[in-house]
Amino acid sequence: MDTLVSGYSKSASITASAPFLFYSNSSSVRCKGAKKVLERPLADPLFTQHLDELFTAEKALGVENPIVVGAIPFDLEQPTHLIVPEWFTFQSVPSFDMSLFNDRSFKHKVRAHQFFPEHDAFIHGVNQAHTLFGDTELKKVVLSRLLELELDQPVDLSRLMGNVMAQNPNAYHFNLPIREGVLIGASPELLIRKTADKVYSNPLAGSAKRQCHEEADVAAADGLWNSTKDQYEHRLVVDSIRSSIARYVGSKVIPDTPSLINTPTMWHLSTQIEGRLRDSNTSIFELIRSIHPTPAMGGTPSKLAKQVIDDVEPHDRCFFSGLVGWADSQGNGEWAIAIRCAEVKGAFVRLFAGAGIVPQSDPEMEWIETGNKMQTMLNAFGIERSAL
Ligand SMILES: C=C(O[C@H]1C=CC=C(C(=O)O)[C@@H]1O)C(=O)O
Repeated sequence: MDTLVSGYSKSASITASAPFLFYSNSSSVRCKGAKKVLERPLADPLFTQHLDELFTAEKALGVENPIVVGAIPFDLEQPTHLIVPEWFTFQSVPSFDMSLFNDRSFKHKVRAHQFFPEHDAFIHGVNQAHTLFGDTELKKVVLSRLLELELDQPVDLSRLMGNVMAQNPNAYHFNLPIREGVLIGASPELLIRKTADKVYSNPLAGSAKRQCHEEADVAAADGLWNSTKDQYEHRLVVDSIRSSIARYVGSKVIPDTPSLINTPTMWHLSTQIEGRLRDSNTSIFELIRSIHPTPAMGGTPSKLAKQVIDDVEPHDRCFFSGLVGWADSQGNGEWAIAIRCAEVKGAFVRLFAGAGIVPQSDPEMEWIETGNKMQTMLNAFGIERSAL
């Protein structure tokens, strides 16, 4: 069924009162309503002034430590969507058992679907990157694709979020009302968390699909660990973060070799980075400005990779591969990378997945890898892969 999903931008407004939710292993934020929305690029020199004005106004109303929640786009020149909530609660860890929300009866049929780009254009993009590896300084670029779906019925967002959480208990879960839809996901990747003078980052790069049978699954993990291509892809990300945080961080711990982590659908190479800020007043937004996008979402060197993405990808990523999270008026916060997520508007859905392309990448394998990454959200919707 290769029909154009035509009604995407026209779907009904269903989420005006949807909550903002962000659950991780270290913070749990629930918000309702939006007193104000800050829609300014992080790259705008006036961003900090506008944010400070919002916090000052909230403090004048008696909120001791106000917060903003929301999303920062992949491209820091594009506007953020940061909400000053009407109401919020904050806990260190979610106080409920996520597994209780698993809902196997939650299923959707696909009426129409379309990939952007389609298979051949994606392969062509990877081949273009290969040419640039030879002709320019480009070492790595993350190329992505979108899947647009029209489902048989409007999506029940609470049931979807329940499945997202229950099926991916160790992820960064988010539900963000955005324009007339929501951005919902279970990201495995932390860009940055800051608490007083401590900062953490957990970049992922290098992937293999999980297998049903244990022996095959262990072999997939071993294969990833021993892959020079994936180790290289990963090292570029860690090197970039190391140099971006150098001016802010005094002591730090960055393991020499990555570890393996898994989600229910994927294995990844992962590095846990910890550091202590020289100045604990450094705002998390300043750190984001210097780190994001890492080569796990952009590439190396960063500016050239961004140019290649703009030239090759037919779609605007907007918040996909950007960030979702929260920040308080003391400069603390936690921001996960907006991957393994979907934009939902009624019965219309957009999924996103990217893959790091390096000289050793095989174009067909990268197409398959991006499809495997979409499986996290397809499972949450109860959509059979055979439907596509
Ligand atoms: C861009 C995505 O994954 C990133 C995170 C982990 C592994 C990646 C990789 O192996 O290419 C990607 O850098 C995505 O899931 O859409």
